[in-house]
Amino acid sequence: MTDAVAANKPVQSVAGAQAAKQVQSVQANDKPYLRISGVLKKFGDNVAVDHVDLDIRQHEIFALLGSSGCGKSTLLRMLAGMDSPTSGKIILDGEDVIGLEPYERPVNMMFQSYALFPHMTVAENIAFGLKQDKLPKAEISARVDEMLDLVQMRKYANRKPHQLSGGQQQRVALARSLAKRPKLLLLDEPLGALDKKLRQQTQLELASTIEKVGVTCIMVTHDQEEAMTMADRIGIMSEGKLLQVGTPTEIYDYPNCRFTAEFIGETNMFEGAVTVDESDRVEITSQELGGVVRIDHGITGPKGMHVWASVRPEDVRLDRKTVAAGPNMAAGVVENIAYMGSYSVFHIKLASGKVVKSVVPSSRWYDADETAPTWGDPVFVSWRADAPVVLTQ
Ligand SMILES: Nc1ncnc2c1ncn2[C@@H]1O[C@H](COP(=O)(O)OP(=O)(O)OP(=O)(O)O)[C@@H](O)[C@H]1O
Repeated sequence: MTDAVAANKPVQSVAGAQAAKQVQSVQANDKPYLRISGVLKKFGDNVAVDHVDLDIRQHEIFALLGSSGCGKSTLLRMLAGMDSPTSGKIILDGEDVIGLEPYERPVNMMFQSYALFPHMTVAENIAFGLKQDKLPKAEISARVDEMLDLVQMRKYANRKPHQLSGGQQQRVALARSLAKRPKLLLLDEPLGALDKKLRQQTQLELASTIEKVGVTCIMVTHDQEEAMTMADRIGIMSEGKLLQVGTPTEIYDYPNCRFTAEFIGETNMFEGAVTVDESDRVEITSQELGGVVRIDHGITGPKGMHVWASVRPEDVRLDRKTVAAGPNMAAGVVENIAYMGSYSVFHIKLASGKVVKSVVPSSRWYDADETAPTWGDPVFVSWRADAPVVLTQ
């Protein structure tokens, strides 16, 4: 793993590195298309959305990701005008939309249930909003045709929703949401009604359709794979707060807190205290590891600081032979192995009782002069000094 943060700023404080990793706003020269500032939503005493600031670029696909109840749907509903913020501002393309009714906003929302009208054909469903807006007949017909082509549903134009597969219904719902040419498309768990296999196939198709139209899009999902596959940037929410915003790579490689590190993918977290703070390295002594985590990518933290080092399982190397004693290594015993075909997840129990996960490609043992370890075998785990990310919260 290369450390872009370190490459840009050779030495910085742990807290400073976190700030750099927190790409909360668009670049200075990139005018935000949607600006959400200080948005708070309370239901009685319950804070559902807690002072969220977020800038979205035009044409961007942005995913709000978080576990159930974190406030992502409430934020989406406020953008759609279905809920009003307790305080804060929402500016879309220069216009303050707070106070506008949902139908007055240049915003369209597609729900997980798709909410297609069962008694209407595909074409009638797509035309519905255009008819309500009293567009001329020729214009409606042209837009319906355009949308049918966009989602490749022309030959199903006269079918009713119950005569369509789940994936086809999703495409009609998307076509209906796009027909009015909204400035902002909101997707609430867009693929939640599809089974896992179809979901995976549809993710790229949906993202490419949205990109083709060029509509700015915010989607809500609790499925991290969906967010990583479809979105240009992701916002991680927890308990109403937006914890981190960044590209999928930034979020995965440089989480800014334990919640994000553990929420996105899997990680090994070693709690400890900073014991060495030199210009070229920081060392964290961790009882859980039974040793020292060394980080050599230009981060500095004051001695004694209580921190966590996050090491992704794919960065943890597994060896049967003795590894030279030093930082970033520990001896343990194989407690469990999950064989996944092309790779295996090894669970290694250290002397402290801490279990470390190591993802090992099956090819790892092909050429090696050591065979794959099995349950109960003594092994060594180790990682490079550029692998750990230091977290202060
Ligand atoms: N109309 C409401 N009245 C009172 N509390 C509400 C209302 N809507 C949402 N909440 C509360 O606000 C918090 C955030 O809910 P929200 O639906 O935004 O979460 P979410 O992240 O979308 O969850 P899920 O993934 O389960 O839909 C929750 O604690 C929820 O109970």
